[in-house]
Formats: sequence, structure tokens, C-alpha cells
Amino acid sequence: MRAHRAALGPGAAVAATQPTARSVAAVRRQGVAPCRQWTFPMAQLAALRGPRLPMQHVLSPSGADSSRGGGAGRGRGGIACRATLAEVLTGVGLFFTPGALACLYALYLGKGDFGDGLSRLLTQVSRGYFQHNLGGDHVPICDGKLSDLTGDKPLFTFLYDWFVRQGGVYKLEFGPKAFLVVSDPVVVRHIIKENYDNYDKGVLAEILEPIMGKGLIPADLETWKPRRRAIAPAFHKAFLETMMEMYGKCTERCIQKFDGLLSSGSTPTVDMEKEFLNLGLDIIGLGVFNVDFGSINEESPVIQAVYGVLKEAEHRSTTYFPYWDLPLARYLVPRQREFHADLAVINGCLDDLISQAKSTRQEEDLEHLQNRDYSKVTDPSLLRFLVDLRGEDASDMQLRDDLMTMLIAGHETTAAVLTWSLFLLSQSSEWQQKVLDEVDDVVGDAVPDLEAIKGLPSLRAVLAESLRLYPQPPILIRRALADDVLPPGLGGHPDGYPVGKGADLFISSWNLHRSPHTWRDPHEFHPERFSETFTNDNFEGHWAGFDPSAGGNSLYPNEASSDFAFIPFGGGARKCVGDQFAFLEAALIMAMLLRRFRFRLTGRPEDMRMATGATIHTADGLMMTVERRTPGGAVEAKEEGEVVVLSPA
Ligand code: HEM
Repeated sequence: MRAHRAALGPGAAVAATQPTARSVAAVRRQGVAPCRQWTFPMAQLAALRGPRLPMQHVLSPSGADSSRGGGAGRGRGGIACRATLAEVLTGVGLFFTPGALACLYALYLGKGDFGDGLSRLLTQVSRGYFQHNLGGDHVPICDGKLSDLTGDKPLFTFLYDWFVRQGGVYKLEFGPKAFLVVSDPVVVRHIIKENYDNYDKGVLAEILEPIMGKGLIPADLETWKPRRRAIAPAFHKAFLETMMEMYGKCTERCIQKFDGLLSSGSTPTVDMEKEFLNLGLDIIGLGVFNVDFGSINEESPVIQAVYGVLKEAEHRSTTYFPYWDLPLARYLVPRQREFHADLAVINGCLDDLISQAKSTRQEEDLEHLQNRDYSKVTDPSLLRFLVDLRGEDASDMQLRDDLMTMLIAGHETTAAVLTWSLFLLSQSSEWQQKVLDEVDDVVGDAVPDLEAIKGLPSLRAVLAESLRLYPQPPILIRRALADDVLPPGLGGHPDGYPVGKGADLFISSWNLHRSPHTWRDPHEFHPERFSETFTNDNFEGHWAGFDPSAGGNSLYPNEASSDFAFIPFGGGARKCVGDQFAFLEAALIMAMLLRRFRFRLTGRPEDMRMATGATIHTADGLMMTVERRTPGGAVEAKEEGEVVVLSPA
């Protein structure tokens, strides 16, 4: 955010309207009238953030005129030496006046806030030049303020306010960029399932490319198809069962750590968000490469590098101006230097692991790999599977990209689900009691297996409710590969919303999951909702409603049971490949920790604040006291109001 302010703040804005000596010279050389100079920085912005456009569009809204205007005559050789002082002053005045006027106009548009005003000015000027067809003439438009991006409230909460006012499809304009924000299940179903191959990851792929390359999440469709075919079968039943044993071992380490803290007789305070991140990192390291990061108890350089890269991915996804693409930024900006150093550490580590795995490759058919006796397999990791799979000769680079993708995708997301689940559960003695009764009955002191997790419906409903209220990530990103027409959704324009090739879309899972049209009491913590049906006749048959029996054998309520009103792991062809891996992991960790410890929030729940990046995390950690729990004991009933759920308001 800070970088964003620096790049687009008042200083930059003034620079944008007052050209540098070099740009003036360039304009003179081209014979372009100086008064058209204001368009230049916008061209840069648009080119950096969106698809490039022909330069004549940028230089002059009125086309060829600009190259023939008064500037051409003034700019042709020798003017400076023949000019009188008055002419020079007039020239300077002519040159700066538009800039000054633009500044004043920006201040007026922003009602005194220059940044907001500049953003609006850029929006007004760029409409029709840089924006793709985004919803046609009848789409509701929201004018984003820069202060929304830089303020304390996460961006996705603003998207909710607008959704409530404007409906399930609206256009959000920020400076020269515009997005279509989608919060309606019928429209979401169209984008991610029915017409999924008309969309790629757009802006997200641009941001993640330096980190994940062409890994499965950002990959273009052509790269994605064969990789998805190779990777999805790796998450088979025997693999997941073996992973659960590994989750148990990692969770035991966490339990031992808490036991150690409790042995002094005091009541320790622990940041549970951090503990979940460490636990998640150990698990993903073992699952993906069979490498034990041991991060619960120590910090290795690789772990530090992973955290550094994660932070940078987050920084980039929340920074408006991609300054890291500027020439030399990677050498001159300290955080970019650190990022590239971190990336080199991880890539070095991954390259070693890949070359080791390839040097011991034992090619096998898919069926054989899936039916191995996993009790005898020393390396059950995804890397081993992908290297040994017959017919899969992915390059080292592709393997590296896929592994890096899974390392990043599978770590923070699960930690975030655990963090918000514990936050919610710690406020409800009723749900704690339900969950603990199940855990004591079904699991006891054992490490739960797949069947045991199936026997914990209350715990699974709590995890799902946490994913509904705090979806990870809160926004999914898409870009249209060809023209399309989105369906109207609830209350939308009957003709639907046309989108042009290159149009950027935000699918707001946050809005979808808290929509008053698809959920009863959408901002309240009610895990029991997932065992009840819900319909809304206003959709006139276009939305099937929520039906718990429509989810098949899924461990969690999903896009099928909710007809795309609940997409905790996405949906359609690009649905998360690690959904079962992650859901089982979260359920197992919760069951084992809750069985042994009692966690209490140290502060007031209403003081918790969200921070956003790739996932929603807490602004100040999840600080909790840890006490030993006597298994089988009742949860002390206390006077409780509604569970505090952090909401858009
Ligand atoms: C609770 C934890 C997790 C959540 C909430 C989650 C959520 C998601 C979501 C919503 C998507 C769809 C993104 C989109 O459509 O743009 C996705 C995709 C993906 N996730 Fe997860 N994920 C989790 C854990 C994992 C794990 C553990 C792994 C790997 C070990 C993983 C790997 C992936 C990959 C590779 C994709 C891209 C799939 C594709 O495009 O084919 N995720 N995840």
C-alpha cells in the first residue's frame, strides 16, 4: 500500500501533469502539441496494468489531429533561439496551464482529496479508450476511490457495499482501469463452469508469473490442460490416507510444543495464526516434496525465503501500481532485491529436489502408482508421483512452477481456515460442546483417519461456515479470452451483460457467501445452515437453492449443493486440486488440538481486524491463552451473545 501511495500519490500526480524535460523534448520531436501531454502518464499506467493499445489512441482522443495541431508548427526547429521573453512566458504558461487546471479539476472531482480526484479524472478520460466492453451500456457503474484501496478497510468489503446497492453484476472503475464485479451465483456458474474455457487468470497470472511461472493456478489454458490431467490423479485416496498420518505427526509436534509451554504451570498466550502457518508449512513441505521444514520449532533459510515470497505475492496483489516491472526496480528497490534473493533460495532448493527425484525416477503407470502399498513407500510426495508417472515428461521448469504453486496455494489458505474457525468457535460454547462431544466419541486420543473425519459432521460444518464467512481467497480473478454475454442473474438487465475480449472480472466469493439473496442471516455464524435447504423464488428457477443432499459424497458443502452460491474451493474445471488434502488437514488438526487444549481469545472479538492479501488474515494475530483440557469434560457454559463475525459494515 505504501508503494501504491508513493506511486500514485500527490507527488506522482503532479509529475504526471507536469512533463519532464525529456518528455517535452520527445513531444517536440514528434511535433505533438504540448497541451496534449497529460495523456502520456496514463498510457504508461494502462500499458503497465492492462493490455496495450495503439499509440494514436493514447496521444490523442481525436486521432490524427494531434500530430497536425498547432504544436507541429511551434515544434519545428529553431523556435527557442528566435523566441522573445514574452513568447517563452506564453509558451510556459500554455504548457503549465492545462496541468494546473487538471490538478484543480482533480481536486474538485475528489472533493478535496487529490488522489481520489486524479483517479476519477483518469477514469473519465480513459472511458472508451482503455476499457474493454464491460457489461454494455446498462451495467451499473461504481466509481472506486483511491482512498478505498489505501484505507484500513480491505477492498473486498467495499465490493460488498456496492453489491448491496448495485446488484450481482456491476462495473467498478478505478483510475484508468475497470473491472466487472460478479456476486451472483447464476453468473458465477456461467463463468467458472459453463463457459470456463473462455476465461483465464488475467491480472492474477500477471502478478504471480514471477513466482509461480506457468504453475497450475496462473497457467494459461493451453499449459493448464495437460498439467491438470497429470496433477489431479496424484491426490488419490491412498495418498490422502498416507497424508493424514503425516498430518498427525506434525500436529503431535505442535501438541508437544504447547505441553512444553504449559509444563511451567503458567497459562501461555500463543499467536495461533502463526502456529497454524508453521504447521501448514511443515505439512505442505512433506506432502509436496517430502521435505521436513521443521518450522514449528525452528526457522530455516528456506522457510524465511518462503515467507518472504508469500509476503511479496501479497504485496503485489494489493498494490495498484506495478512498480516492480520498471527497469532496474529489482536492483534498486530493497524489497524487490530481497524478493529476488528469496526466490533464488527457493528455486535452488526446488531445482535440487527435482534433479534428485529425476535421477531416481522409476517410471510407472498411473494405476500402479495409485495402488502402491503406501506403508512401504518411503517418499509418498507429489513430486515423486509426478516424476514417476509414465508418459509425463514435464520440463524441470514446469515441475518447479507446479510445485511452487502448490507450496504457496496449499499453505496459507489452510492456515487461514484454521485461524478463522478457531476464532469463531472460541466464541460459541454451544458449538464447542457439539464438536468436542463428537471428537471425544469418534476420535479419542487417536490420530483421526478418513472414516473418523466423516464421523465429525459438526466439526466439518464449523470449517465450512468459517470458509463461508472468510473465503480464501475472497476474490477470484478472470479475464475474457473472447467476447461473451453474462446472464442477468437476480434482478439484472434482461439482455444480460456483454463482455469484450480482454475484460477483467472479479468474482467476489465474499459477496457470494454473504449474499442476503442466498443465505438466511448471512453475516451470522450458524453452521447448522448446511443441514437445511434454502431457496429463493426471486431467481425464477435460475438458481436451484441450497440442498445438502445435492453435494454427493463431498466432505463439505460445495458448489453442487449450493448451485454456486458457496464456492470455498472454486468450482468447474479450475476447482482447487487440493480441496480434500486441505479439508482433511484442517479437520484433523482441529480435532487433535481441541481434544487436548482449551483456547480462549485474549482480547475482545470485536477488536479483531482483518488484513487482506492472497487470503484474509488477521491484522494483529490470533492471540489466545492455551490451557489443558480434560477429555470428556463439559465446556463451561457462559453468558453469550451472538458470535462476533467481522462484517463489511
Ligand atoms: C483450505 C485450503 C484451500 C483453499 C480454501 C483453496 C482454495 C482454492 C480456490 C478457491 C481455488 C480456485 C481458484 C480460481 O478459480 O481462481 C483453488 C485453486 C487451486 N488450489 Fe487450492 N485451496 C486450498 C488448498 C490447496 C492445497 C492444499 C493445494 C495443493 C496442495 C491447492 C492447490 C490449488 C491449485 C493447484 C489450484 C489451481 C487449480 C487449477 O487451476 O486447475 N489448494 N484453491
